Parts: sequence; C-alpha cells; structure tokens
Amino acid sequence: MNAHSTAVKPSGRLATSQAGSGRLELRGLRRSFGSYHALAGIDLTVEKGEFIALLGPSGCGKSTALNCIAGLLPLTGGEIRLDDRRINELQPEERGFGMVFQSYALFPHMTIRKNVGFGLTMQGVAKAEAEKRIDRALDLVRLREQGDKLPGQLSGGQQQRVAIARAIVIRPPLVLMDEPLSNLDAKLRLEMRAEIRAIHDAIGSTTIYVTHDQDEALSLADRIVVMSGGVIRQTGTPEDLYERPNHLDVADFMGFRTRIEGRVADHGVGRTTIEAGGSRFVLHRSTELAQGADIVLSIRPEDLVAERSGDGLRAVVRSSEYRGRAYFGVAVLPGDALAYFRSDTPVANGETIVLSPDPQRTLIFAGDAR
Ligand SMILES: Nc1ncnc2c1ncn2[C@@H]1O[C@H](COP(=O)(O)OP(=O)(O)OP(=O)(O)O)[C@@H](O)[C@H]1O
Repeated sequence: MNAHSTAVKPSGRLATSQAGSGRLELRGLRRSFGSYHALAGIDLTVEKGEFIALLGPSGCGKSTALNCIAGLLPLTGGEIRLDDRRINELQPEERGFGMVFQSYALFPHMTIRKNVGFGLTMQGVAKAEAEKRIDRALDLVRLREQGDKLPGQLSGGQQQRVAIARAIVIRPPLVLMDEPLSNLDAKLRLEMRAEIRAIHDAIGSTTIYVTHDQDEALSLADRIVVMSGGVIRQTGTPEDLYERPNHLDVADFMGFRTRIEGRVADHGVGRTTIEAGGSRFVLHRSTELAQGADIVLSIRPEDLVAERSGDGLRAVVRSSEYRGRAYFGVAVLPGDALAYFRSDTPVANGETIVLSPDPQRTLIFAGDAR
C-alpha cells in the first residue's frame, strides 16, 4: 500500500491525497477532568513513518493522550497539528486516523470483508476500488481466505488482525493503537507484535502505540515516550530508555526495582564512597555530585549481586527463588528498605548477605530528583 496523506479542503474537512504526510505535533496538550489534570502539558513531535510507543503505568494519561489525538476527547488546552495544520476542531472521522483498540470493536453481524470495508463505504470509495483495497489489507494481515466468515468464527488473534486491516485499509496518515494485544495469550502476543511492526513498515504509516508493557515498547518502537502523572518524563530510543533513564519514575518503570536513599560520603576519580541503607561502601566510578549530596540509588535486580562478604550493602534475605541460571530474591536493609537482588548460589531466608551494586549499571540520582 502507498503511504497516504491528508490535506484540509477549504471546507475544513480532511480529504485524502498522495503527498507525503503523517507528521504530528502536540503542543502543550492538556486535558483535565474537573480539577484533575490527566494531561498536564504534553509536547511531542512525531515524524512521518515513525513508530512511537507511549509507555507508562496505569493512570499516567496514555489513553487520554491517544483519545485526544484521535479527536474522541476534546482538549482543555494546547494544540494538535498534522502536517503543519491545526486539527483541534476536526471530528474523529474528519481526521481520518486508523484506530485499533484492546477490544476489537468489530460488527458481529457483518462478514470480515464488510467489517474491513466499512470505513471505505463511509468515505464513498467506489465498489471496485474498495474491493481491491480490502483484498490488499486482508493479504497484509494474512486473512484473505477468511473474508466471508463472521467475527465470531475467528480466534482472538485473527479478530485483532481484522481490526488492524480495518484501520489501515483507509490509508490513514496516522495509526493509533491502544493496548491492542492485551486480550491475547503470551505466545500470540509475541507473534502479533512482530506482525504489527511488519505491517507498519509495509504501509509506511506513522504509528502511535499505547502500552504499559516495557518489552512490547522496547521491541516495537523507534522511539519510546515514557509518561507518568500526565507529563512526559523521557523520550528516546529503546536503548536510551533501557540503559539511561533520566528520572526515577522512568527507572522504576524500566525495571530498576531497588531504590535506596543515601549520600555521597566522599569521591575521587573513578571512585565514589556512598553511605546508603545503613552501609558505607565504594562504587568504582566517578560522580558529578558534590560530597555530602543526598542521592537515590536505582538498581536492577540482575545488577545487585549477593556475596557472602566484601564491600556493599548489608541486608537480610527475606525470600528467594531459582529462576534458571541464578537465584533472585528480596532482602531487607536496616531501616526496612527492600533490595531486589541476584545470587549465583542458593541463599537462606534470614541469612545476612552483602549486596554489591554493579558500578556502571547503578543509577545515581540527586536526592531531589523527584
Ligand atoms: N472520563 C474521565 N473522568 C474522570 N477522570 C478520568 C476520565 N478518564 C480518565 N480519567 C483519569 O485520568 C487519568 C489518566 O487516565 P488514562 O486512561 O489516560 O490512563 P492510562 O495511562 O491509559 O491508564 P491504563 O493503562 O490503566 O488505561 C486516570 O487517573 C483516570 O482516572
């Protein structure tokens, strides 16, 4: 399928055209419900052809952002621009975006072909052209043979593929997906993930994909946008987000489970002495933070290794389990903070261990980072 574009006719309605399009700009996007700010000022530019994942915990405002972009929810502030035209005032159907939701939202009494072709009928596309486009969309989702069935005769994964075909058949400048795989089992999710990216590449559209699953975001997206509390905390490539979270909320969300407050006791080149969790130990790396500065350490379980002795955080094992290759567990630090660790040998509940943070993979945030 060709990448498609839109232009605003003098009447203000969107019409399709073949010129390049799909660049989306969000400027100071706000949406409040009463005094609650679900979106507290979102700025983001999505380039044509990009695959963006909106990632964040439940309630962070992801779906609200998507619904505002789709035109399903009016803004309380800010501006949405598509290819440098303001589209705030356009109705959802005038925006012409393809949408895929967690619930497939298919018409149960219509055949798969009719479901896929529904948007084309609404657009007044001639029958012969519509049939060709339905064939192509069904080919892309590998459902050509199932066209005359009803949705109820298909599996969950197949129904979601129909929903995707329906979204892309109208050749939208932008495809919006809200947790489209949440209703599928683990194996199917993995298969569909690869298919969604392949379809995106094949049609050259711009895609915004909402998820709370970091693996999904890491594997699918060109850029990930992490939200919390109605704002964007960090935007970057999957590698940036995984390796270099720049905010504690992002770190939490990217799997840095252990969070320990402390201070920089001393530092020199390639060496930082830290007091945290009731222990004093050396991390073999430099820091730009001043001596005496309050800090928060943020560490992934695989990078906090249990030893029987040595330099690190002293803690008491609360529980542990074998996960193939290594043991993972939770230990309690003086002051009751929890540390999530890895051990290469079995550890007993109640045993005192020394947790050694990987110096290069431990994040050090200034204590007032929040
Ligand atoms: N119609 C509404 N009326 C009042 N509050 C709302 C409404 N819709 C959303 N909210 C609130 O706005 C916040 C953001 O909701 P939103 O659905 O965007 O979150 P989300 O990040 O998509 O979460 P989830 O992953 O659970 O769907 C939530 O606190 C929610 O309770």
